[in-house]
Amino acid sequence: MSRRTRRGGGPPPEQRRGPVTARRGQVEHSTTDQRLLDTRSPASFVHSDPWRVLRIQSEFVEGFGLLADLPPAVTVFGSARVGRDEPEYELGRRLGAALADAGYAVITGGGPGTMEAVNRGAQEAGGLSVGLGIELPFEQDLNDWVDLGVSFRYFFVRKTMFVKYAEAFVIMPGGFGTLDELFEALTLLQTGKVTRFPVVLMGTAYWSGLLEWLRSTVLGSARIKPGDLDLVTMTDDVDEAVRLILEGTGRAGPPAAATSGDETTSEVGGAAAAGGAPS
Ligand SMILES: C/C(=C\CNc1ncnc2c1ncn2[C@@H]1O[C@H](COP(=O)(O)O)[C@@H](O)[C@H]1O)CO
Repeated sequence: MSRRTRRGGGPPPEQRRGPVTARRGQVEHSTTDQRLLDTRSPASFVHSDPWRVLRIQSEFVEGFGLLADLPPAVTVFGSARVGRDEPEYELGRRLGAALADAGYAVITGGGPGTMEAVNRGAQEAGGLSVGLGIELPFEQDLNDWVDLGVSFRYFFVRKTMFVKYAEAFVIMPGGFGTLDELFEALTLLQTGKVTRFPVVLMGTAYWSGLLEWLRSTVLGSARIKPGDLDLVTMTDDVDEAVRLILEGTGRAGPPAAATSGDETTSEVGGAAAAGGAPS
């Protein structure tokens, strides 16, 4: 406490607040805690961008905190609209089980349809079943087969988690959401933002047309380069999908022989990129 003496009186009233010294009229007569706890300010600040930045940060903190200890994982994307009685649901369930059997945790969007099928297959096979949900304008819970789940407000935070905590993607048939996730994965690979990250398309009948259009129109117009089509591999077979991931992430030796003659597998311009997990 400073004790400067004033002409004609004692020292001025003085207050230390951390590194701040306040005197005379600058002295505050309530504590920081009192100002926090004793008052209500207008709530509008929670709808401001600076406050949103804090909420976005907290989503990253929650996500990193929850997922940092995951074992090797594969993210599977696919339609929210597949019914439990559809063959695609069964395919998703078998895929989830096969990935779990191979030792992978399985990450999905935690919603219904294919996401549920894949979580269900992984959970039933004794694997770690993870769901990264998203807040939507309508009510929706994580599906019942998610054993470790977190729900996000922001799509872009959730998308970071899908990539950061997986070492491969499998893309099942789907709509706009699935296509967005597929093309984000391809863009990250194409631009070198992630490296050595297998992307496997399940369902040759569903995806062939898109790949053909990419080859004829997009590559044909030189809007991508030929090697870009090597970033993705297509199959109908869950065991093949798992093998491609194990090989592509360096967890299995290379195949003994080329896969020519396998009607269910089409390597689009080459193999899934070889390597390991993204940093
Ligand atoms: C439309 C319905 C439910 C929506 N619920 C979703 N929950 C979680 N994740 C979702 C949801 N919808 C889309 N996604 C994400 O996109 C992909 C599926 O989108 P698509 O357009 O159905 O292909 C999926 O991988 C999620 O990450 C019906 O009840």
